[in-house]
Amino acid sequence: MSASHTPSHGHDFDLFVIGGGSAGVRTARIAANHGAKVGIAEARFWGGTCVNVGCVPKKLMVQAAEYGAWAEDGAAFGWSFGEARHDWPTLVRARDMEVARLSGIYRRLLEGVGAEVFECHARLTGPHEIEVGARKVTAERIVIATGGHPVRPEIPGAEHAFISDDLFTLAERPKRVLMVGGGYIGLEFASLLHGLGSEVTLAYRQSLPLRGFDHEIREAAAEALAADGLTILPGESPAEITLDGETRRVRMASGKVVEADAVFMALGRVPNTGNLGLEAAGVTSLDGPVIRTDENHATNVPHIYAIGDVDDRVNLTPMATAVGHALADTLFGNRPRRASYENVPKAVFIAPPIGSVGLSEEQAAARGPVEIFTTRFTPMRHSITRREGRRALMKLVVDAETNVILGAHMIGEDSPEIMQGMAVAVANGLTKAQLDSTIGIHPTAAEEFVTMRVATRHVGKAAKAA
Ligand SMILES: Cc1cc2nc3c(=O)[nH]c(=O)nc-3n(C[C@H](O)[C@H](O)[C@H](O)COP(=O)(O)OP(=O)(O)OC[C@H]3O[C@@H](n4cnc5c(N)ncnc54)[C@H](O)[C@@H]3O)c2cc1C
Ligand SMILES: NC(=O)c1ccc[n+]([C@@H]2O[C@H](COP(=O)([O-])OP(=O)(O)OC[C@H]3O[C@@H](n4cnc5c(N)ncnc54)[C@H](O)[C@@H]3O)[C@@H](O)[C@H]2O)c1
Repeated sequence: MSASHTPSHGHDFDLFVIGGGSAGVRTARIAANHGAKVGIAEARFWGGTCVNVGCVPKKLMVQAAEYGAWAEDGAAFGWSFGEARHDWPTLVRARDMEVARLSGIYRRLLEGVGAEVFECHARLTGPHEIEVGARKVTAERIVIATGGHPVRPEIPGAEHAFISDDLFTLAERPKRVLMVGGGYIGLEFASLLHGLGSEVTLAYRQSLPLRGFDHEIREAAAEALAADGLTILPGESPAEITLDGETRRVRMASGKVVEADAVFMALGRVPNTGNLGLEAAGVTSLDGPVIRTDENHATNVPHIYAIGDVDDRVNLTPMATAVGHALADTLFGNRPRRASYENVPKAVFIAPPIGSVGLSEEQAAARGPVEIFTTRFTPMRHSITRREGRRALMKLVVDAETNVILGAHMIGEDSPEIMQGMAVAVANGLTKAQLDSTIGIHPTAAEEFVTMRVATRHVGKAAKAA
């Protein structure tokens, strides 16, 4: 259904959305579907980070990297191929075509529901007024969904380093790579470039990567990457980068020097709130560059909302789209609801990948007594291939008093696919007994989640606080 009714209060639009990424496009599309007159501005690329320089091109490159190991492993099963060689330009062409296709779909979806699209930077010039290119428009409600951008460290020579966006414009694969950062991007980019044939060193500040994930999973991730052949440098952060011809020499704070053809900084992202006119609109609910909102996603100006990465809560695409959808239903669909930030499943696409939902062992143990069930095994395929670094770890965190499953974690092949199903169980408060009564699918790794019978250990406070 396209927009049909006259916008209220004499404004040009019922809703104006700034930012055409995961959050903004979903909000605009659903609001327009509900009959609102919607305008949306995108300065750079429809579909935003996820489609253009995030989830999508990254996952295609992760998949590209998997073939090398599979081709090598095939020998153990009797396969022989010619000499393995990866052609970077072929991957780049295929990846960019898919990205362009998806980005085009996003734009057409918006036009299809009757939203007016603006391909330019948008800036607030008043509480209801937005400057879009050469035009000024007004809207009854405004949604800020401007996402974020990668951080650059303030160290000498930082300009010689790449940020995550740059991976998607490289004309050739760098031979020696230094990846700095122990978060999602650092690990994923390190693992995929290694899989495509680069010599990769991964440096991170803490003793383990992936802060916030279950400790045992963090340990297993570092072990898996090292076993796969990456050089891991824990406890390191960069202090200076100098150029020596084409070589980047990175001096770490410890004094250690690493040489590489390409250095990537994967040190987190900052919300895009500069040059947005927040002051002119009266938006002051800021914490540095982060826009703070209430439980309805409203800023201190009640008709101006901020959603997606710009509010820095859970910076994942399915969260951004869920929040945008719920907000559009609430404002224009006569269906008030909120997306839940509880039990959001997560994946880290390294080799082997990580899937996780709910509380880590440490978080759960801080709340009360918990039973921990774990299993570690070599997947059937790798009993044959003998490939190092592919052992799986699966783990359940269970409330010792109620038997409710509080968390499920896995590192191992297919874990993101498996974890989507486990997220249904955890998000809906299922018990361990209900998992146990579910019949497994044999032979799979996933069946381990329904066959772990004996607790590995009991941890946590002896009794919950009343
Ligand atoms: C390398 C990488 C890999 C990722 N992988 C995953 C993954 O596997 N799974 C996952 O769930 N998440 C992943 N993410 C995170 C995910 O991409 C973000 O959480 C998601 O894109 C956030 O959506 P958003 O709409 O808030 O912001 P964005 O998608 O960043 O969209 C914001 C848009 O607003 C535009 N904009 C900004 N300011 C203005 C302005 N003033 N006027 C007009 N337009 C403006 C920007 O150009 C941008 O297109 C990844 C991120 C990165 C960087
Ligand atoms: N698979 C996925 O779902 C996926 C993939 C990529 C990105 N993302 C999203 O994008 C966000 C951004 O990713 P990211 O990896 O850039 O951020 P991140 O917050 O996950 O990790 C940043 C890392 O950089 C470290 N760091 C920061 N400053 C440093 C310094 N000066 N020296 C050394 N280390 C430093 C931090 O300790 C942290 O480990 C993620 O938090 C996530 O929400 C998700």
